[in-house]
Amino acid sequence: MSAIKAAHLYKVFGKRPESGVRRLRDGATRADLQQQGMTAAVIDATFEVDPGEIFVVMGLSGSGKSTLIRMVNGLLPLTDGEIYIHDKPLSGLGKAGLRQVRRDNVSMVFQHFALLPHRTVGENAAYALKIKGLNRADREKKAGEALEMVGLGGWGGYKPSELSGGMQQRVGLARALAAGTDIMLMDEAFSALDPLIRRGMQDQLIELQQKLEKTVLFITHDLNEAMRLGDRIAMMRDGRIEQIGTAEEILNDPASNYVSRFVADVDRTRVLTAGSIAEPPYEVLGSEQGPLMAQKILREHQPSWLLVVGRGRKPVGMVWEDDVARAVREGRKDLPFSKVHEMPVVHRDTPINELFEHSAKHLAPLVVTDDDGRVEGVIPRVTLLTAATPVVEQETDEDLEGAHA
Ligand SMILES: Nc1ncnc2c1ncn2[C@@H]1O[C@H](COP(=O)(O)OP(=O)(O)OP(=O)(O)O)[C@@H](O)[C@H]1O
Repeated sequence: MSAIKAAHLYKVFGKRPESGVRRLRDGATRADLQQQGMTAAVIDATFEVDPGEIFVVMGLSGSGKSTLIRMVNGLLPLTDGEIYIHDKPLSGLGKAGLRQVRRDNVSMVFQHFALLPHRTVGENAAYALKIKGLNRADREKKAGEALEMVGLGGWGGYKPSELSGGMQQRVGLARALAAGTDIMLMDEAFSALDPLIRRGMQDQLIELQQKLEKTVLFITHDLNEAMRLGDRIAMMRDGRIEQIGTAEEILNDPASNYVSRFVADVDRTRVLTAGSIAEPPYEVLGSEQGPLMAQKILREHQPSWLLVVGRGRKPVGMVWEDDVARAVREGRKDLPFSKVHEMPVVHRDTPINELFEHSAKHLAPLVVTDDDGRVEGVIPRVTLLTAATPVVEQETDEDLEGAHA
């Protein structure tokens, strides 16, 4: 089940929006509609957001992001298509039904905080709970907990104007958290903040999301923010979604020239992860396999070292060609484990720029592991990595087994 699903969404502003949709379906462009006095704000947008995912909609000014998010929370009627919240269509809900969805399922964080200036921080955080009809004690308790979560415990009695911009946006976030909805829509929520504070807010959102497992639909025009926050990113251009994918997919395999030009300036070392540049470990030796097998693999593939894996493909370390040759010469049956050298192990999600530290410390190849600590690949020489390192297809389990045999 998806948390949010949009199917072939259209929003056309103007006199005869339905005819606008028909014309778009027949191949008309945004400019064609413009000539007839209509604006095609969103054109045939389809996407699904999984529960617990941060899904970022990224696009330049006028690309249709705000229109899209306002349709998702039912503030703006669709011209065509459908939106589902937890698989229930929004169309036909009526005003009361939509209000209920906003109360129970979807809360919103705005760019300019939208706080009530004459109410205290605590009252602002509790705002949605009042609408829900909670009594004062429960409201204060929940709002207090939410303020605590965003690092504003103790600020409940102040007025918003007494807080900095960053703190005010934390109040906005606390208000959405206090509402207790599982979906949060965030419209350019950090765009008005200074870069440093903005980064802190991004970190806090990632941390909160991991803890609370909220579904977040986040809108931004800042590609670096999109890449930092998004589990997946939808790239919008002129009302259409050009590509949906992870930051790595968009960087490595842009769907169009537009996307490719757009991502050209991104600092890849911050976005690409160990998993995306790891090479499949052909030269794998099971820790139970002896020197003769090691020699066979070395002869076939001609590497200068072998990765040794133990049970469940957990990394054990590495042996150099010389270690193997010596063991064979000495007629050993087992690989002497004193000769297995330590290898730095990194999780597949480690950003590339952090790998340089590892390699500088160890001067050894890196082993990249998955969530279960199993070997997924190796990065032979990190010091030679460049931002443009191509992606290597990962091997399947069968391939790895094959390498063992
Ligand atoms: N109520 C409206 N009536 C007519 N046109 C509209 C309306 N709202 C938005 N538009 C137009 O729809 C297009 C998409 O606007 P939208 O605000 O969704 O884009 P955006 O990507 O959110 O841009 P920004 O980042 O500047 O807010 C624009 O051309 C805009 O002028």
